[in-house]
Amino acid sequence: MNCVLVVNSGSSSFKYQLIEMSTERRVASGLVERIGEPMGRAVHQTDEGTSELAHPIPDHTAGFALMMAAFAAADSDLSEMPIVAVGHRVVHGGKRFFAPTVIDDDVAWNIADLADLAPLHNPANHQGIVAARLAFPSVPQVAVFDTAFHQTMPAEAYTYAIDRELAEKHRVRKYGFHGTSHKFVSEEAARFVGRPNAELKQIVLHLGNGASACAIVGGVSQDTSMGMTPLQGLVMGTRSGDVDPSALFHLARHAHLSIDELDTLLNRGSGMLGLAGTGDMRDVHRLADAGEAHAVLALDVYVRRIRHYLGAYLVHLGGADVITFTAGIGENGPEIRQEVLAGLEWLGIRLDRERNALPNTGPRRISTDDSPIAVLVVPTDEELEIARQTVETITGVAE
Ligand SMILES: Nc1ncnc2c1ncn2[C@@H]1O[C@H](COP(=O)(O)OP(=O)(O)O)[C@@H](O)[C@H]1O
Ligand SMILES: CC(=O)OP(=O)(O)O
Ligand SMILES: [Mg+2]
Repeated sequence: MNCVLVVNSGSSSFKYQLIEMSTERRVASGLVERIGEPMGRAVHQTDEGTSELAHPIPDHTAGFALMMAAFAAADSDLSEMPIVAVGHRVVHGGKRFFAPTVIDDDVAWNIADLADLAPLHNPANHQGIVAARLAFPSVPQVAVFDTAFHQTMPAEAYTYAIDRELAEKHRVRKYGFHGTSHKFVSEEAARFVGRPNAELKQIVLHLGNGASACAIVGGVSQDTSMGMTPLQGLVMGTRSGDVDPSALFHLARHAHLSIDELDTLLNRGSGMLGLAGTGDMRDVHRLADAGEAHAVLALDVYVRRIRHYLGAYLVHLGGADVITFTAGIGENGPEIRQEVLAGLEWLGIRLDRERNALPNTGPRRISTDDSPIAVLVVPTDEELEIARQTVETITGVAE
């Protein structure tokens, strides 16, 4: 039995999976959430059952310790498990990292140094790395970057129209994120429609807490809606997505907000939270169903932005073979999917409402059989993709 432990430190959560690689079986998985809030929650799942704990969790180091404690309490001490590697999700790889990388002190330091470019994510990723290196000092650790899949974008997609030299000096360009998910989901989608990925034009809509759209040709990312940081593009749980940058100058001048306050406003206090008062899409739907006008508008803004990128990518790609919804909202939100695709029959998109309403049990088609563009729902599995890339990386290094 060869296991990989995958650590996915999110902005306010910490997810992990222990995966047996010959069968890709999930031996254990867990979620530590509401990190930094007065009361957090840790859930640990194995075939034998589920344990749950309510506990204050100040940071991701504490989250990691709760994971270790959960394994120990389930009588499966991690230090005695055949763990061949630990795979870490790292959101920003900057200019330096464009492929999965074995972590040494220098790599760890560089990941921490990219905090400015992914303030909600890289500091958390770094804490997870430090904790895992301390807990498993003799096990190789691999960083798998959200940005890696988008390295193939053409220059006209990743270049911002600002002063060239300044942009170059300060690494200002589009990097793109959720790459591990876009890669996994587009490969699954190709398998599902039974055609070689190499001949497909695909659009993936990853709609989770963070959200991004990606245009993919032949398995290769051509464009994506997130930018230099995971703030650009779609409306998200707490992030604004696209805003006229001049709005920030205006707020700085007239509301006297500092750079840090503006950063917090757009990353943590905007999106659905800013518009509807909650960043959780289930609560937004509840408020809208109860007739709360702010929530209704928030949903309209959310859907309109997705349609904006969908339209753009259909033009960039000259049509599409497959459009796939994924992540928490993409997988579980039939209303959002229906509104995103409403009235697009003229483009060759025919939604089957009954299929769309079915629960999320695995990859499935939600368009009619005669729809020229196949529309799918494919559950993402960033952890499995990270585990696969981790094994490929350490195998490559060992050779
Ligand atoms: N049944 C559902 N209907 C609509 N949204 C849902 C449903 N279940 C989960 N979500 C939403 O999915 C989002 C979280 O997505 P997820 O991919 O788990 O996020 P992340 O991994 O980025 O933290 C939340 O906004 C949550 O409300
Ligand atoms: C990059 C990003 O936004 O990640 P998440 O959706 O996990 O917040
Ligand atoms: Mg996510």
